[in-house]
Amino acid sequence: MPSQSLETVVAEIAAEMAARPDRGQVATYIPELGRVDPNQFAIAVALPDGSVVCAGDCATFFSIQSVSKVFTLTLALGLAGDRLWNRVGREPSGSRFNSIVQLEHERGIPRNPFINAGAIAITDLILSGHKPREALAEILRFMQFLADDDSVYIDQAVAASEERTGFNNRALANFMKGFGVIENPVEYVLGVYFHHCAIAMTCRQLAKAGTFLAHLGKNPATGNSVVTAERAKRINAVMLTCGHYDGSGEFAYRVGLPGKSGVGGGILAVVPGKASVAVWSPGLDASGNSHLGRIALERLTARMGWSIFGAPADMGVG
Ligand SMILES: NC(=O)CC[C@H](N)C(=O)O
Repeated sequence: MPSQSLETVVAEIAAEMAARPDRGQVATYIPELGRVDPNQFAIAVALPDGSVVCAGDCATFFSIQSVSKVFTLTLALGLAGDRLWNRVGREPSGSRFNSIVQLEHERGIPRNPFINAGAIAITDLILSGHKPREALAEILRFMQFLADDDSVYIDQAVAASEERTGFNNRALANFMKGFGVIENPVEYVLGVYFHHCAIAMTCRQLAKAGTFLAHLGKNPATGNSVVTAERAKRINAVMLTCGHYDGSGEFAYRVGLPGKSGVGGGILAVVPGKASVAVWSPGLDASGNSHLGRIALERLTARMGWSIFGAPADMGVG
């Protein structure tokens, strides 16, 4: 048993993070994200009874960016089942999130669904047979359903900002199209991709949205069944190995949980059987993962004994 209450631990972590001078660098390659104040921090822990323990800027909406890739993977698995793995691998890339180098050697098949190339291929799958607007509406509805909150929205300014500057993602998508891995028109696929990356949520909503991953595919509070237990296990495995790009090993080493980051500074982490956790701080480390978000999760798992690799709870030492 942890020696302190979760409420105390979460509040102390938020206070420490608010005071730290090292805040990382906000992403500027999407100009709209470059305008976000780096002095923000939030943590939310969603528990199986439906309650959420929050501290910091928990009610502030932020751009979830690549955290959305967990949910598009979930949707695409529902549509295509395990055939999905013919189009996208499930190995860590060891490369930056927007790298193109492996695609040439590997027949245009991205290493995993969480790097940009892989997520673009997944978006193509979701788009099949639909208009971009319909596919996007389905992704947004799914997020609102999981968060149990209709205020989740798409930040059009962020989407437009990335649309104007997304040359790298256009290169990835065109390269895959050349290999026949992308079926739909590249601009349709990217339109949906840029917009699902621009989904805006609060930490409280994001923690709630991840609950099914911590509880065998179901949300115990609402009774909603999202995926099978088997599928939740698989998604968690890919999050653990690939969720932080070339920082995935470091995240597993320090935090010890399946997790997915985004360049908006959000991270969703899963504590199997116990909780779904969202943290947000906009400043990033060299791999494009939230600098203070990762440190906060490291504190949380150490103090609560929540690493999946089994160390017991700290005796109250922060
Ligand atoms: N790592 C991220 O969050 C990247 C997502 C961003 N929309 C991009 O495609 O570059």
